[in-house]
Amino acid sequence: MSNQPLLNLKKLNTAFKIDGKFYQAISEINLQVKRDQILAIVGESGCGKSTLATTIMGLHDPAITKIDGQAFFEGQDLLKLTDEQYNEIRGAKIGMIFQDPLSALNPLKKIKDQIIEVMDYHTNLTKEQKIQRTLELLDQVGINNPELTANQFPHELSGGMRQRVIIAIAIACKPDLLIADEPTTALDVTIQAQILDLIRKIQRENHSGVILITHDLGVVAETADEVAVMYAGQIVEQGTVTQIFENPLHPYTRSLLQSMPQADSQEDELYVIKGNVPSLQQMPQSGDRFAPRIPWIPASDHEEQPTMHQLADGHQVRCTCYQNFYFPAEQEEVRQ
Ligand SMILES: Nc1ncnc2c1ncn2[C@@H]1O[C@H](COP(=O)(O)OP(=O)(O)OP(=O)(O)O)[C@@H](O)[C@H]1O
Repeated sequence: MSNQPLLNLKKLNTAFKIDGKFYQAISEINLQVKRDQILAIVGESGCGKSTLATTIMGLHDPAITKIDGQAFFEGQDLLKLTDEQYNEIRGAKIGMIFQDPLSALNPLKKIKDQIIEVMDYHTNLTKEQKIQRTLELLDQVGINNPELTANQFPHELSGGMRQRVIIAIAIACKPDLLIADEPTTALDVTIQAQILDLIRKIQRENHSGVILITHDLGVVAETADEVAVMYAGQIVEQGTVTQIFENPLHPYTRSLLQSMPQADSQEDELYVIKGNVPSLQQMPQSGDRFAPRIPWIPASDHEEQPTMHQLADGHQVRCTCYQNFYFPAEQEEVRQ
């Protein structure tokens, strides 16, 4: 098997047209996803995670979106594909699991018809083969009675069951790359763990690469191999799970970790990152984009135009501001 990355993003930018002007939602994204690897993309709401996913999936309207850079998938630049070529790849070689299983399913169609639809488009299987594969898929995603579920409508299923169906649709054609956008956000905690186990199991069985988008560092720690931390449209830090959790560098990563509840901690106060992710129109044009949320760090500690720095072990961090970063002793930003 080639050790070429499955997906290789180079200086990928996506900008949206707002009031007649384009504003960048993701900037200069360089990322690689390999087979047999789960890459987590983590960051607060509004950091650009979904925009990155939908850019890879080719789901943007060119009239209001400007995309540039390169996005090589199995050596082919996705940004150069025609709509027809994209349709061949989407659903077959790249599968997507959406956040909200209810809105991703058609309420008027039986589950089996929604799974078969993908196979109609991408395979030459006979009707019997497609029904057989549908039952196998429902079994593979852990549905106890595939025959029953196949003939049900989405509203007859629980949230966890619906998400399993979404996963069955996403993997129906054994995609090489699976993009899961907040796949467990709408589910309760025990079901979340089952769905993450399922994604991991499928990734191993199919030797696929997975991009797992989440705002939840607990999910990252449990599931991912590699982590890219996004803030305000940029990757601010990237490394293995061990590097990110044991040696977080960028102030944003450290703040995210600091705000995460610790099972073994005696403290009942959680750190809160003050302020908000800037809107696209209010994006800082120079300095570290996270600087306004750590005002106690002097401006001179930030690079004027922050760049990614690669450390000896491959761990990458944007801006040198991490070298002098500390949390103030007297935390105003705490809550009970
Ligand atoms: N079609 C669009 N037109 C204009 N702005 C958009 C569009 N889609 C997203 N944005 C903006 O781009 C930025 C990134 O949004 P995006 O949804 O990618 O973030 P996210 O990290 O995935 O957040 P969430 O988890 O809430 O989806 C936000 O400021 C958002 O308002």
